[in-house]
Amino acid sequence: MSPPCQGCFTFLKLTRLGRRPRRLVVLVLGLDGAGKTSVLLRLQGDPNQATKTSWGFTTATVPFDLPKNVRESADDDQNKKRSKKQKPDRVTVTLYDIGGDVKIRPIWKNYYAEAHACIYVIDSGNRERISEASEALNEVYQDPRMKGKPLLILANKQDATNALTPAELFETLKIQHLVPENKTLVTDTVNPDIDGWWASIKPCIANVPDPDLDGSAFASEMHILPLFRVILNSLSTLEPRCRKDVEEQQEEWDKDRMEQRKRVDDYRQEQEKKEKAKTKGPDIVGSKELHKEVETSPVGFNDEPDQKNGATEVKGESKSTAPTAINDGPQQKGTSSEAVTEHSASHPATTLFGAKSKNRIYPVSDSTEHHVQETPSETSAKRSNTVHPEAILVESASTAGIQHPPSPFGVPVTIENIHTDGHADGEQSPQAPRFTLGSVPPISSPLTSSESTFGRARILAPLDESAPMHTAKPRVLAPLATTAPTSGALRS
Ligand SMILES: Nc1nc2c(ncn2[C@@H]2O[C@H](COP(=O)(O)OP(=O)(O)OP(=O)(O)O)[C@@H](O)[C@H]2O)c(=O)[nH]1
Ligand SMILES: [Mg+2]
Repeated sequence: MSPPCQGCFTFLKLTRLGRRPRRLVVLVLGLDGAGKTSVLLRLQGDPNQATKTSWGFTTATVPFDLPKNVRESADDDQNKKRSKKQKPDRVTVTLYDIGGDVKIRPIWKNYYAEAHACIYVIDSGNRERISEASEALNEVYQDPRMKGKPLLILANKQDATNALTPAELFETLKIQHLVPENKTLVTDTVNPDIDGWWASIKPCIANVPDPDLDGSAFASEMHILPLFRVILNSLSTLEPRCRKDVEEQQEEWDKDRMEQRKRVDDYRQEQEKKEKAKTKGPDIVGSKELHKEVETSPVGFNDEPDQKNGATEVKGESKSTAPTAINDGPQQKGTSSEAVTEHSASHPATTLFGAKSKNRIYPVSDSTEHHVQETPSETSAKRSNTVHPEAILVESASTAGIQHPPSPFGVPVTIENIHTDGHADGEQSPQAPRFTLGSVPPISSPLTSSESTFGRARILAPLDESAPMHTAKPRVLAPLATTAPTSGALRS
C-alpha cells in the first residue's frame, strides 16, 4: 500500500488527532434580563461591560480547549495526570445570544435548526417569572428541531436574596417529560455523567467579575465545557440532523419568498390594470394634447397627473387590495398616499418638481417593472435633484421576517425595523449591491397595542445617486408579506 500524500497525511493528522477546530453552534436563550449577555461577556473574558436589553441577537465565536476527560478531571488524580498528557480537543463555538423579550422570542425558532445545543439562562431570583421561564423553555424543547439536543440550564443570579436553588428549579421547570430515553437531567449536586447527560442545572453568577475565573475557567465551572463535550460525543448524530433541518428550513424560506414575490407581482399587475382602467381614452404617453397641456399649464399639470400617475390610485388600492396590511395611518408621515396627495397639492416644491420633470407623467424607464411615484419629500432631501423615497409600513410576524426579505421591487431596498424605543436597525435586502439609505422620518405616533414593535418595518425604495434622474425616483412601494427569516445579525 502506498503511503498517503503529504497533504492527505496532514489532513488526517489534523482530524484524527482532534486538532482541527470543530465548529459547534450553541443557542443562549432565556427571558429578558436573565443574564444571557452577561454570560456571553463572561465567556469572552469581558465581564465588566454593562449590558442592555438585546433587541435582536449577538453572536460570539469563541475557541475552547476541551480536556479529554472533563467529567473526571475534578476528583480523580490519575485521570488528571492522564488527561494532562493528552492534547485537548479544540472546538470553536458560535454562541447565539438572542434577546429574550416576549416580542423577540418568536425569532428564537429561526436558529433551532443549526443549533447543536442550548444554554438556557434563568434569573433564579425572580420567582414571579419562573413559570414564564419554564413555559418558554418547554416551548423550545417541544420543537422537533430542538428535541433531545443537549441543554445546560444556568440558574443565574444566585447572589439574589431568595434565589431558587438548582434543586428547586429542577422541580419547578417541569422538563422531565422532555428528557430523551437513556438520558438524565441533573442538578449541580450530581456530577454529570457525560454519556447519559441530557440537561444539567448549574448555579451561576454571571455579572460579578472574578479575577481567578477567566473565560475558560468560567466555562469549565459552569458546566459549559462539559456541555461542549456532550455535543462532541453526539456529533455524529447531531451533525446530520442539523444539516437536514437547515436544508429543510432553507427550502421553506425559499418557498415563502417565491410566494411573496408572486403576491407582490399579482398586486402590481392588479394595480396596473386599475390604473389603465382609470386613464380612459388615448394612452397618456401617446397623447399630443396632453403634452400640449402640460407645457402650457403647470397648474393643470400638477392637478391632473396626480390623479393619473398612480399616486392617488395607489392610495385607494392599497387600502382595498393590498395582500398584506398596509398601514396608512396618520403616523406614516410622508408615507401614505394620502400624505402624498396632500403634499402634491399644497407644497410649493411640487410645482417646481412638476415643471422640471416630464417623467412625471411620461415615465421613461421600466414602467412595466415598477410603478413610479414622483412626489418629492421636502423633509429628507439630501441633494437638490433627489427625489426621496416614500415608504410604507408593512406588517410582519417578527423582525426576523422582515430583516432580509428579497426586494419586492426587483431592485435593492432598505429596511428599517422600528422599535418601541425609537431606534431603528437599517438592514439591506440581499439583493442590495448598492443603494442609498434614505433618511427615515421618525414615527411620530406611538405604536398601537395591536402592533408588535417587531411587526413593523419601513421599507424604502432605492436611490441610485449615479443613476439618471428617472431611475433615481422613488418607487411605489408594494406591500410585503411576512417573509422568510434570516440568520443575519441584528444589533443589540
Ligand atoms: N445580581 C445579579 N445580576 C446579574 C447577574 N447576571 C446578570 N445580571 C444583571 O442582570 C441584568 C440583565 O442582564 P443581561 O445579561 O443584559 O440579560 P439578558 O438575558 O441578556 O437580557 P435580554 O438581552 O433583555 O434578553 C444586567 O443588569 C446584569 O448586570 C447575576 O448573576 N447577578
Ligand atoms: Mg441580552
